[in-house]
Amino acid sequence: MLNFLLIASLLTQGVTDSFIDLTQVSQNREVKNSLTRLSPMAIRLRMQSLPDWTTDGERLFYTRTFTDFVEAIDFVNTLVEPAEQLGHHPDITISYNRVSVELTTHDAQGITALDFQLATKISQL
Ligand SMILES: C[C@H](O)[C@H](O)[C@H]1CNC2=NC(N)=NC(=O)C2=N1
Repeated sequence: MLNFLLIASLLTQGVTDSFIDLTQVSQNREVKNSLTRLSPMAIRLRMQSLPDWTTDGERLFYTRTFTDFVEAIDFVNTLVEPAEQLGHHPDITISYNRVSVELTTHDAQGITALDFQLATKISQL
């Protein structure tokens, strides 16, 4: 009886471990997918959900104009939270009351799902 319980617990542990591994694998795959360059077709399709953004195929572009420099800087400060949350950071140009945001995934040398995730969040700010 004791042997049976011992074998049963080892088998259960083995099964549990493999489930944990599978979870890890799918999470790793999710992270990897978010860092995989998107095809031109995928980018074109996704751009339909970002009407206030444009793209040259390598970067996503967004510009917003404010009343003055102070408002422009206030907006730039609101970019910090979504960027830090995603671990993904925009290139930002400030020209008096105009803020230009560019997104690309430097690690993938192109546009990935992460760029679209952050662009969507920025459009909602
Ligand atoms: C280690 C760190 O997560 C990486 O360097 C992140 C940081 N923020 C980033 N931001 C952008 N836009 N592209 C990246 O490849 C990138 N990589």
